[in-house]
Amino acid sequence: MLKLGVPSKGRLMEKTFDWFGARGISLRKSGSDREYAAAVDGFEGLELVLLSAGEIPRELASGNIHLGVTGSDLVREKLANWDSRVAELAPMGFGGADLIVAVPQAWVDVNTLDDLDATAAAFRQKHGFRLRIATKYHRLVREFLREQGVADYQIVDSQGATEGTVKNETAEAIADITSTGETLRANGLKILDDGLIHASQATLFRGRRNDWTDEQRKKLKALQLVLGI
Ligand SMILES: Nc1ncnc2c1ncn2[C@@H]1O[C@H](COP(=O)(O)OP(=O)(O)OP(=O)(O)O)[C@@H](O)[C@H]1O
Ligand SMILES: O=P(O)(O)OC[C@H]1O[C@H](OP(=O)(O)OP(=O)(O)O)[C@H](O)[C@@H]1O
Repeated sequence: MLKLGVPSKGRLMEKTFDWFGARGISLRKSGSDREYAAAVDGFEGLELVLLSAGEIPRELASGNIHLGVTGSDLVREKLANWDSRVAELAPMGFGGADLIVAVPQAWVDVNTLDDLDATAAAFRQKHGFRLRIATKYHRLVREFLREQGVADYQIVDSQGATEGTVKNETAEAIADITSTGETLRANGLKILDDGLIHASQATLFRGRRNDWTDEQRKKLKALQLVLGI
């Protein structure tokens, strides 16, 4: 058996079902609307497991599932050295969203990461604490800002409604996912010109553990043939 993890609700689940369906493999929920039971038709030996999108990276790395669909942002955020633990099999062309750094629109002189770095240094001098960036993407934000030479900040954890933290004065800047940009605009924020951390999309991954049986390796090859990837 090959276990395939798919997000258990919302846009990602439906579009994943459509993507497989268009390639001749039917994935569906098998129980009531609220039950997380699932079934596969059109490919022998594939088992569907419905999971939270955020948990799929860890389940792939631990070997509990062999294949998984989730946002490329979540794999990079949840797994240190992600590409040694999972491999990308196919970008799926939906679930697109950008992880970006944004600051208040009112900061008219701050448009780049260099500007942010200068502002952060001045902020610390003036306030005696580091400029706060609210995000749930701790790993990706830290790595990005280190590479870009921005140092004088602190991360404050925000697991949702992140764009509201600036108005609420619990942060000065944010790093979050955006697709239409509506939420940023509505909260008086603007994206830095060079503030794109990662352009994410739903992606089919496989775990890289080396304890797969020959049977499972063969199954994966056959599946890739059917899917054309
Ligand atoms: N506005 C958006 N438009 C498109 N994709 C988005 C948007 N917001 C988040 N995403 C993407 O959707 C994925 C997250 O999906 P979802 O919200 O189901 O995860 P989650 O909140 O971790 O789920 P759960 O609450 O079940 O753990 C991420 O890969 C993210 O990039
Ligand atoms: O650019 P937009 O189209 O406005 O979309 C961006 C919003 O969508 C996501 O939130 P989600 O609905 O996943 O809720 P969250 O606050 O729990 O992350 C993201 O965190 C932004 O808040």
